Amino acid sequence: MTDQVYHIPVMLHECIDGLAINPNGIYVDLTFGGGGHSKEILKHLDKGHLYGFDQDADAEANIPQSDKFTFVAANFRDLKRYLRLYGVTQVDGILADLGISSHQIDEPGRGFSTRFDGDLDMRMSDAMSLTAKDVLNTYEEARLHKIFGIYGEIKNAKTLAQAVVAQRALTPFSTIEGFKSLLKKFAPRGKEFKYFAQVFQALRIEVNDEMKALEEMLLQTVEVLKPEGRLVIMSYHSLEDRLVKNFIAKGKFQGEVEKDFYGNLIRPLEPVTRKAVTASAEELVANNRSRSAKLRIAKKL
Ligand SMILES: C[S@@+](CC[C@H](N)C(=O)[O-])C[C@H]1O[C@@H](n2cnc3c(N)ncnc32)[C@H](O)[C@@H]1O
Repeated sequence: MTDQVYHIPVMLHECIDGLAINPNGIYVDLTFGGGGHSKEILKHLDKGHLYGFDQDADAEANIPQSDKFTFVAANFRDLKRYLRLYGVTQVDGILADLGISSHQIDEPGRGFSTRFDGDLDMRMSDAMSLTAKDVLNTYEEARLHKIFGIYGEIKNAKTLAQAVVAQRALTPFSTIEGFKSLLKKFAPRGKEFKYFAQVFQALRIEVNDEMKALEEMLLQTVEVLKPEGRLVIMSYHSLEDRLVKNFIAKGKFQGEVEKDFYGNLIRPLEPVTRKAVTASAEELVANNRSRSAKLRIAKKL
């Protein structure tokens, strides 16, 4: 492990305010990471309890010494199942700070960063088997096109997908440097770093099945939140934010909000803030990672 700071929590106070913590309530931090948000939640608890989920074993190094805290080494897509294991059926608030931690990016061996050479891995958990290398070496061209275009939002996704398929027929991909030498040919001049980051983001989302896990998790949050319970979700990608926004507005990901016989809206959540909250000017200066963060806060009806 590198000796850098594990992760600086983004919009810490905005998230805590959003949770409107009841000192005796039960809370869930679905993305424990460096524990920045969790440690702040714990300061607000009296008889309450906090469950912190993370699928990455590295996060366990940050577990606080507190009898008010339980670490859950699991994917948040299994939220309900794990809470049930601890005898919890209803909670007062849920926080999720999506994506990867600075620690994960800064660890060369994990394969998330374009700054280091190493294996094209990108798994957030050892329990997963699919790696970025597998995606590049085995996925059909059309699927790669979709992943680069939708998850990476890159403009020449089709050309890149074609090039990946042609290149791997000669030599299968194995290292970050090897893949980057192909990417260099397609990156807009002067914007190489941004292009690499977008392609890597796309692969990371696919490897960790992030969109599906987010959908499954959101659907379970409304089953476990008490009425008036808070849902606080921070995302760093427009696709994720759209999913969260739609879910808060309609209780589903597509289509219109359902209505009852009398035309009243049937939805499980109500937004607490009309628009997504973004980082303050001070935080943007202090922590570059906060620049793309969008925080959405909702209340269970
Ligand atoms: C942005 S970091 C959270 C940082 C944390 N809020 C802090 O203050 O240190 C995201 C963390 O969530 C974890 N994570 C991402 N997706 C997950 C999932 N589906 N299930 C469980 N943990 C997940 C990652 O392993 C990572 O440690």
